[in-house]
Amino acid sequence: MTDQTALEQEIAAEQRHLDRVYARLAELRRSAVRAEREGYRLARVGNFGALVERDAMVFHAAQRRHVLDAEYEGLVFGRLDLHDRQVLHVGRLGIRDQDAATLVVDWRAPAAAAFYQATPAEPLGVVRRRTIQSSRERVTRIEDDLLDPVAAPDDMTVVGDGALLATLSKATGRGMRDIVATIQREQDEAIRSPGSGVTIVSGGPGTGKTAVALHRAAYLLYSDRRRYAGGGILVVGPSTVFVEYIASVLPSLGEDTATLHSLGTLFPGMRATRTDPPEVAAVKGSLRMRRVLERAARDAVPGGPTELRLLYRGELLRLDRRELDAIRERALHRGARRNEVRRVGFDGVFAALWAQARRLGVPRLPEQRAFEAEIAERPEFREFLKAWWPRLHPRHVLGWLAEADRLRRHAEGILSGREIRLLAEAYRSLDTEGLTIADIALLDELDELLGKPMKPARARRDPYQLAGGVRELSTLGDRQRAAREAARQRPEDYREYAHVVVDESQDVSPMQWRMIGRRGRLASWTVVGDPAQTAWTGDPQELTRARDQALGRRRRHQFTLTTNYRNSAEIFAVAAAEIRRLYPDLPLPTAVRSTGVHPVELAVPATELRTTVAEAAGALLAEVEGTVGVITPVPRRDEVAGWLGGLGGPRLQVVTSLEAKGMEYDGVVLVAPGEIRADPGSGVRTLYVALSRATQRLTTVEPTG
Ligand SMILES: Nc1ncnc2c1ncn2[C@@H]1O[C@H](COP(=O)(O)OP(=O)(O)OP(=O)(O)O)[C@@H](O)[C@H]1O
Repeated sequence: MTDQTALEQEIAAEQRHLDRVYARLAELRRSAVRAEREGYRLARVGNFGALVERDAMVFHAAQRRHVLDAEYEGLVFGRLDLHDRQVLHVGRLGIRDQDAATLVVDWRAPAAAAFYQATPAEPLGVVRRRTIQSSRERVTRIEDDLLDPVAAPDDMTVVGDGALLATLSKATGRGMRDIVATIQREQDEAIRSPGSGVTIVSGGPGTGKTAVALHRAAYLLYSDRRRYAGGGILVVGPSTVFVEYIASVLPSLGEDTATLHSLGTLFPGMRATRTDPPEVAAVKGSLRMRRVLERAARDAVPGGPTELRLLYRGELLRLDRRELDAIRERALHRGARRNEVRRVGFDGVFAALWAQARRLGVPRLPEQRAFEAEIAERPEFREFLKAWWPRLHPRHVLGWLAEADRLRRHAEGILSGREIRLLAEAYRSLDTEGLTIADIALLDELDELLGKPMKPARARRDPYQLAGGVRELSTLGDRQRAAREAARQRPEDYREYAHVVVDESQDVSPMQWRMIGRRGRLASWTVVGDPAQTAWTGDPQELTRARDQALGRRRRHQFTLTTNYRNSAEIFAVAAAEIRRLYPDLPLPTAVRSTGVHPVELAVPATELRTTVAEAAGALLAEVEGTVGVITPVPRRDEVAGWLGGLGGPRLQVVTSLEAKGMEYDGVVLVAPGEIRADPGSGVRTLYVALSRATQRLTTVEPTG
C-alpha cells in the first residue's frame, strides 16, 4: 500500500466517524428545539409545578442548543489509540450516542488529558495520538505522533509529520487562534492547574502564555461552571489593540462569559489608549501617587468660592477662606470620603453661621433649626454649597493636577523635583490629549478616595422584587435565568469576579495592581508574564509589594514554559542577541521552527526612511499570506501610519513598540530600532519585545545620519 492510499484510507475512516458525530449533533439539536417548544406548551397548563418544569426545561434546552451551535466548526480535532485498543475522539464538547456510548470527549475532561500530556518518554497508555483537521464537516488533514512504537499493533498506520509544526506554519490572521488541538504538555499542566490560589505562568516570547491563560479560563468554566460563570472571569490585557487580538479565542472555545478588559478600560466609562513615556509611567504607576492623590482629594475646589457672605436680618454673616478650609478639613478627618460626607461639611457651615449669628447678637434670632431651615431656602446659599463642596468625579480631581502649582503643593515631599516636573509636563496636555492608560489606575484610586455620592433611597416599584432580578415568588427557571442575566448585566464597576486572569503581567504597575486587586478580592488568579519584556522602570521592590498585596496569601502554583512557538529560529536569534546585552545569563526559550530565511537589516539615510519603510512593508505583504505589523518608536507612529496610507488594508497594522506587547504578525517591519533601544530605562527590553513579534519575516530599517 502506498503512503498516499494509506493516508486516504485513514482520512476516510475519520470521515466516517465525523459523519456519525454530525448526524448525532443534528439529532441533539432537533431534540433541544423540541424540548424548548414543549416547555413553552407546558406553560399553558398554568399550575406552579408545571411552570417550574417548564422553566428548567426551556433553560436547559436553550443552553444546549446554544452550545451545539457554537461548537460546530472543528468539532472533533483529536484521537487517541490506547494500549487496550480503545479509541477516544477528543473535541470541543462531549457527545454521546443514543446508547450513551462516547462519541467525543470534551477536551477539558480528565479522559482527554492524555491527549495533551502523553509523550514518547511517558506515553500514559497512548500508542498513537492523532490530530484531525477539518473544514465544516469534511476531514481535510490528519497528523500522527507515534508515542509507543513497541505497543503499536502491526496494522497501525502513522501519517503526517506531527500536527504542531503543521499548525505553526499556518498564516496569522487579525485575531489570535485557539491552539486547542495542539496544546503541549507543559502548557497543559498550567491550563489544568487547580482552580484555587494563584497560578503563575512565566516564559519567554511566543511560549504560549496568552494562549495558556485563555485556555485556562475555558478550562475553569468547564470544570466548575456554577462558580466561574456565576462570579465571572475577568481577563486583563495591556492594551485595546491586544484585547481585540485575543477577543475571539474564548468564543471559539465556546466561552463567552468572560469579561475582557485592557488596563485602559478597567475604570467604568473611561477608555484610554495613549501610553506615557516610560519615565512618566514610572511616576504615575508608583504607590507614592496614592499619597499625592490623597492630598488632591482633600483640597479646595479650584475656582470654588473662597468666602461666604450672607445678609441675615440686617447683619452680615461671613465665613472666610481659613474658616471654610477648617470646616472642610474637620469633615474629612480620619480618611472620610469626600463624596460621602458632603452632609457633614454642610452641617459644619450651618454650625459656624449659627455660632456667628449668636456672637453678633442678631436681633430676634430663632431656634437653631429654624435658623438653618431659613438660610437653607436661600438660592444663593444653595449655590454656594454646590460650588464649595460639589459631587466630584475622579476625572475632575485628576484634572486639577494640570495646574502646576497645585501639583507641586500636593507632591511636595513625596515625589522628587524631577518627578514633579515630569508629571507637570505630562499633565499640561491632559485636556487636549486626553487620558493615558496609566491615568486610569489613578482614577480608580481617586474613586476609592472620594467614595460614591449618597443617593436618596428610591421606593421599589415591584413589591416582590428582591435583589438581582430574583422575585420572591420565583421558579427554578427564574432563578437560573437571573443568574445568567447577572452574568450578562454585571454593574459597570463589578468587583466580585471568581477568577482574574492578568496577561502581560510584567507591565502592570503598582497602582494598576491595586486597581485589578480591587476587582479580585474574592477571586482565584492566573498571572502570566515575562519579566524580561517589562517596560516598567520604577522601583522593582515596590512592584513586587503591590503585586503581593493584590494576590494576598493565596497559595501559588508556578509554571515555566520553555518553547517558543511563534518566531522562526532565525528571527528569535536576533531578538535573543538583543536581550543578552542586558541579561547575559537569562534562560531563553527554544524556537521550534526554522525557515532558512534570515531577518533583513537595512540602514538608510533619514531622508529615505519613508520610501524604504513603505517598500519593505509592500514587500512583506507580497511575501507572507497573513498579517504584517509595522512597529515604530512611540513618537513616530502617526507619522509612519501617514506614510503607509491604507497599504495592505486590514492585513497591515501600524503599532508603537509599547502597543506591540503580546501581538503577533507574519511579517514585521521594525522602524528605527536604535531609537527604541536608546531609552535608558527599558529600551533594550522594549526592543526585545518588538523583535520577537514576527512568525516568518523581519525587516529592520534604521535611519542614519
Ligand atoms: N501548543 C501550541 N500549538 C500551536 N500554536 C501554539 C502553541 N502554543 C503557542 N502557540 C502559538 O504561538 C504563538 C505565541 O503564543 P502566545 O502569544 O500565547 O505567546 P506568549 O508567551 O504570550 O508570547 P509573548 O510573551 O511574546 O507575548 C501564538 O500564535 C500561539 O497560537
